[in-house]
Amino acid sequence: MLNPLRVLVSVRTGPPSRCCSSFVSRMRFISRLKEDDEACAAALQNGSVLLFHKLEPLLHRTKTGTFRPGSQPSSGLQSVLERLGADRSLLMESVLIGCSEQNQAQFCLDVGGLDRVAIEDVCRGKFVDLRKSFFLLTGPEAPLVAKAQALLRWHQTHGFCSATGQPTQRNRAGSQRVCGSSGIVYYPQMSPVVIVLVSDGKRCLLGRQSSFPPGLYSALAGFCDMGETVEETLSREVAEEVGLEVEGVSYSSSQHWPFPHSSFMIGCHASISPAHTELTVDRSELEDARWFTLEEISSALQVKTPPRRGDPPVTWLPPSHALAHRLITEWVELQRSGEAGK
Ligand SMILES: NC(=O)C1=CN([C@@H]2O[C@H](COP(=O)(O)OP(=O)(O)OC[C@H]3O[C@@H](n4cnc5c(N)ncnc54)[C@H](OP(=O)(O)O)[C@@H]3O)[C@@H](O)[C@H]2O)C=CC1
Ligand SMILES: [Mg+2]
Repeated sequence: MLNPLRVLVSVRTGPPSRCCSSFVSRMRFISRLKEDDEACAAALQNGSVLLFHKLEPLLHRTKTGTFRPGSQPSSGLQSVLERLGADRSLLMESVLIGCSEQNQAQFCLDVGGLDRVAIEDVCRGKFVDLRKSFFLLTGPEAPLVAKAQALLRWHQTHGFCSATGQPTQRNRAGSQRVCGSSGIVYYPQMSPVVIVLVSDGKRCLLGRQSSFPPGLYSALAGFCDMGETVEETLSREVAEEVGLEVEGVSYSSSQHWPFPHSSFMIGCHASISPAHTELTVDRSELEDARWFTLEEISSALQVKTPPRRGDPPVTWLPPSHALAHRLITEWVELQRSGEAGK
């Protein structure tokens, strides 16, 4: 006779049920894995793992020359890691990051303690700096890689309770850490940042920090201060950085951004009166800020790869995964539809 408890366990650890839409069942599957260590360990056995080395993702070059994250089936990974000298428990340090369309749980793991070149050889890939990866990954995987890196970084820097100084322990999914002494539960954190594309109706405003690569301009951005609304942060940052007062504000979209640590970017458009466009740039924050015409932005959007040293100076814009890029292309579309309507 079937043991009812075993049936229950197999239902709870098995693949997502087919009773709801595939999106709903995937979300419920992930939620269950965060709560149930046993189910999560089982999902890891049949899942896939994105490898990182000291927070740099492993990328594969495809036959067509594009790049994909170096995702490894966990079934074969255990023996690969052990062959390279890893402890048996290393794979269990994997952190849950999602679930594929094929209902396979996805994890990430930093193998920074192992020989970098040996792993690259065995896994036929290269560990690449995250910022560079953002230019190489053209598919929808870039946000997943960013999320994975942010979670790995969070675990690496939250090993101790900030109240007691005692070690914290993670759950199997890696969605939280708990201090055994105080019971304080720590969750991965993001810092809210407002990013805004300011327009005077005909031109848009972009700035650059001295730390940006030469020629790169982006929308204005700033961290939210404690207690601020999105609108308050936006108005304050624009006032501080370029000395302007915004009028209308509209929300566009948001994204997680792994730099400098983990930011939650809230993207907005803002308008200012064409009568008050004179900039007073705070040089301690920005190296430069200026107004760009539609023509200038259109040609900057044509620059697909960052210029190399020795190339003639050129204005270029953040990569397509960046929210700044999205705000700029939305503005371009709006300008073009306005021109077409005349
Ligand atoms: N995805 C995208 O399209 C874009 C993303 N960004 C991201 O937006 C972020 C914010 O833009 P930025 O113009 O630099 O912001 P700010 O204009 O707010 O200036 C950054 C400064 O704010 C201070 N600060 C306040 N709170 C924090 C915090 N929680 N974390 C770190 N620094 C904080 C620091 O000052 P101090 O060092 O003096 O303490 C820091 O140097 C950047 O990290 C950048 O990666 C920017 C543009 C485009
Ligand atoms: Mg700023």
